Amino acid sequence: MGPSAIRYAGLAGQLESAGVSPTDAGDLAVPHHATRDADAGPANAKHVQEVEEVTTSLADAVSTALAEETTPLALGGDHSIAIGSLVGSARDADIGVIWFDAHGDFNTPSTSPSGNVHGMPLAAALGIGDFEGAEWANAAGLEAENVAIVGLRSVDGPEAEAIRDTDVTVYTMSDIDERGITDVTNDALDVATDGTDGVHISLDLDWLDPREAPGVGTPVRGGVTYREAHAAMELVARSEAMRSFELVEVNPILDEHNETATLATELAASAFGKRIL
Ligand SMILES: NC(=[NH2+])NCCC[C@H](N)C(=O)O
Ligand SMILES: [Mn+2]
Ligand SMILES: [Mn+2]
Repeated sequence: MGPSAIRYAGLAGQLESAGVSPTDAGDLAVPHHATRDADAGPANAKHVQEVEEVTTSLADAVSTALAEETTPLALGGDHSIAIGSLVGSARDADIGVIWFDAHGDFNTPSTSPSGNVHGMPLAAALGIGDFEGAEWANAAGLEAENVAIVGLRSVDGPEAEAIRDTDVTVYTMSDIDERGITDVTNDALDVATDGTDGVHISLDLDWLDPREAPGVGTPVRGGVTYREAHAAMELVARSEAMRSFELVEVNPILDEHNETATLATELAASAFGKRIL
C-alpha cells in the first residue's frame, strides 16, 4: 500500500515541479505472503523467498531503467526492497550508498531480534555474515568504504558490532546535533562518491522524527526535522551524483491523513532538484 499512498499523495506532480518527466513503470508482482509459511526458508528471515523473488525483479527493473539513461526511483514497501535496488544499481557500475535511516539495517538472520528482513538489507547487499555468497542478495562490487549511514539512533547490540567490524561510515543523530546536517551530508557524499560512478540514495521515512513522519512501522523518537531532511536532499541533488533513489517504509495504515506519503513526495522532489527559488 505504500506505493499507492505515495502516488496518491502526488509524486508525479512533485517530480514535474523538480523538472523531471516521470514515467510510472507500475507495480512489480509481489508473491502473496499468505501462500507460504512466514518461517519457511532459511532460519529467522521472514518471507525470505518472497524477498528473493522481488529482489530479482526489482534489480532487473532498476538496471533496465539505468540502461535507458533514466534515474530509477523505487517505492516501498519495507526496506527489504533495497536489496533489489542495490543489486540492480551496482550491476553495471561501481556505486556508493547513503542510507538515511534511524536504523542500521545491518542485521543478519543470526543476529536479528525480529527475523524481519527490512532490518537486514545493508548487510545482505554487502555480503556480511550469513549473506556471504548469497548471490541473489549481494550487490556486485559494492565496498563498505563507500557506504554511509546517516541519522542512526536505533541499533541492536550484535548489529552495532557488525557495523563496527566493517569500513561503513556512520553519522549518528549525535553527529548531526554536533556538526549540523549540511556538514554531515557533505561528508557522506564524499564517502559515497569516492572512486565510484554514482550513488544510491536509500531514504527510510523513519529517518525523520515520528512527529513529522508517523506513518512508519518502526518509529524512533529523536529523528531529523522536516527542514533537515530537505536540506540533505537538496545537497544530494546539488552533488549530481545520484544514480538511483528509493523511498521506503511508508505505511498508510499507520499514517495520519497520508502526511508521511506526502512528505515522501516532497523529499523526492528535493532529491531530484526542486529548489525554493
Ligand atoms: N528498515 C527498518 N525499518 N528497519 C528496522 C529494523 C529494526 C530492528 N533493528 C530489526 O532488525 O528488526
Ligand atoms: Mn531502514
Ligand atoms: Mn528505519
